[in-house]
Amino acid sequence: MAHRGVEIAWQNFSAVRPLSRSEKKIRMKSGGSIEPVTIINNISGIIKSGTYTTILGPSGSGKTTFLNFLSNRLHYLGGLECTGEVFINGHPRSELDYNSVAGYVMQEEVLLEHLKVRETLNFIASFKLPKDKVISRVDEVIGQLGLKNCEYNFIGGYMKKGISGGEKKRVAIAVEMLADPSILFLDEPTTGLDSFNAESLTELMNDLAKIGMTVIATIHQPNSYIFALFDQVLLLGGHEVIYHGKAKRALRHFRKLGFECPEFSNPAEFLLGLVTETDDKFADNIKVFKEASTKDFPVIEKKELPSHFERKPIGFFKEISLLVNRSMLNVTRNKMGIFYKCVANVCFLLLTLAAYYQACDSTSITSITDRAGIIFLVQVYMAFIGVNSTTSLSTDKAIFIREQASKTYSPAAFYMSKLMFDIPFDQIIVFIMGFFLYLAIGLSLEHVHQIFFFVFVLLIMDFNTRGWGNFLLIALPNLEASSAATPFVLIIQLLFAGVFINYDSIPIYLIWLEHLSMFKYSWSAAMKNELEYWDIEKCNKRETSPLCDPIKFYSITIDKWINVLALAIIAIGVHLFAYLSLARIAKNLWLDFFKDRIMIFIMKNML
Ligand SMILES: Nc1ncnc2c1ncn2[C@@H]1O[C@H](COP(=O)(O)OP(=O)(O)OP(=O)(O)O)[C@@H](O)[C@H]1O
Repeated sequence: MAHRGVEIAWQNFSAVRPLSRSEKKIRMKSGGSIEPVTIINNISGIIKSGTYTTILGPSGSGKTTFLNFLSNRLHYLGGLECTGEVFINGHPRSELDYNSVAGYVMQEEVLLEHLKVRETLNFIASFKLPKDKVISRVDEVIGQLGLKNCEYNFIGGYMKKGISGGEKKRVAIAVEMLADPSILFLDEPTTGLDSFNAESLTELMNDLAKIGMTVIATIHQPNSYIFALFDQVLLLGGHEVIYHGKAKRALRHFRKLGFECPEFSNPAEFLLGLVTETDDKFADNIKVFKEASTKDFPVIEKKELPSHFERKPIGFFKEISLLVNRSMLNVTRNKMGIFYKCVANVCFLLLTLAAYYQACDSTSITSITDRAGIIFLVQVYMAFIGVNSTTSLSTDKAIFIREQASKTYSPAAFYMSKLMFDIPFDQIIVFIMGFFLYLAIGLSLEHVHQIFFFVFVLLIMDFNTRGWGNFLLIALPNLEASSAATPFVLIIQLLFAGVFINYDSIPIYLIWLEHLSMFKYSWSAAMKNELEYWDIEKCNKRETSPLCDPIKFYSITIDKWINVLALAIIAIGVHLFAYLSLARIAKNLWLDFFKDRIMIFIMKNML
């Protein structure tokens, strides 16, 4: 493809981390400086097209920060104050749609473990390319990345053995290569790989540079052989660029300054040793290195802007269908996951039957509390199934974030695909379980519609809990945070369902929690349904118990359909919030794109 020859330059890049109030207090107490922490101080430079540049530096020297700045992943620089400009072929970066020119390979590959290598690439290519180009482009990338041997192997992960770590890294690069970027950024691509895979990946990056791409990667502790494969090295130390040039000339440069690399030692370790603060001489040495490194501002020549990848929109419904197909393949192949789900449900079914088989004789007053209890228990169990199923969304969210960087599909299509695939998948289980339990426990069957209503409430419950699960997983930063919040949200709703505390006993200032409790509506609706044909008069003649009027006893006076309506409104509201949280993530990622578009518009039309 044609987009090659991209030169990237940066001017006066600085990154500082302001101190938080508590940090300032601690430092003031210990007599330390309360000035912001400098991570990178005013660096400028240029990387020529068709080169492979490795950013080296000790841990914390700002390699990733610099890479994020160059690759425009500004949301990762959130806690830092950054200044500086980036030029592409001599033009300010804002003049072009940068995401269509550059690809970014994250340190951790986020791929679906039950898809095969070729399928993974096919799906992504199908979002971006016209139908007739998908196969040929995937073939081309598979060839280029040396993935021919494993193209029909599963990606694999915790649940399933799949391709090797090196192959996984190649697939992550292949995913970015599908849009044929002119610049490729890689964050520590060799981390976690054995030396053979790390070396062959470095060779691959050299090959990509040879075909004209500008490849920039941060690397942690390369071995001597890998170092020998480096084309350009940019060494960070003392907040500045200490060396930027041919890797081969690096040792000669430092030798001239009086720092000889000992024989048989790893050059990369020698260079890192020079810029790592270990003794009193460090400050003096760094001063010497800074003076010796070129201070002249690089000449940025204006060249033609690179042509960028034109994504042909495939349409909202096609996006949904591709996303649903992808989820379907990934989920249905997870045989172990499905097996555990089935075992858990069958166990629950059997235990409930053992404890409650035909326990609810619908004519006896003593069964009222049993019925209240079992209906509640079944609904709570279904709620946990719903919330628990959403944990798979945490991987999907990571994939969504990666794919949004290149605007692969719309957030609405993603969320719709989740609703259209995941929910029906669970609802089949809920439907079957609800039906069996109802019959086996012996709940009221005065009229056949009662059983269907009961199951219908369970299905809406499942939709509701899915919404809560999705919302918490998307809105909170990670799985740990959402796993901590989910039980809390469920327990609060359980507490105010009217089962543990009667509605009339809830303090006035907590009434709003009662109105938000999905269990309140689901339980009230199912109880109303259950007691619809309960004869109070007949009971009063037999007994003198307040349970003879269970509706009054449990304060469940609202009509069952109104309860269903309230349940549905909460469900829609929670799903809406979940979607908005997703759109917010995408908007943050797209913000740079729109900002760039506005800048282009202003520059073209007003300046
Ligand atoms: N968004 C951020 N908010 C606050 N501090 C940050 C942020 N990003 C980076 N830093 C800080 O900047 C410094 C440099 O971080 P960076 O990740 O760029 O280093 P690195 O050279 O890539 O390190 P490593 O090799 O260990 O990954 C660190 O002290 C880090 O805590």
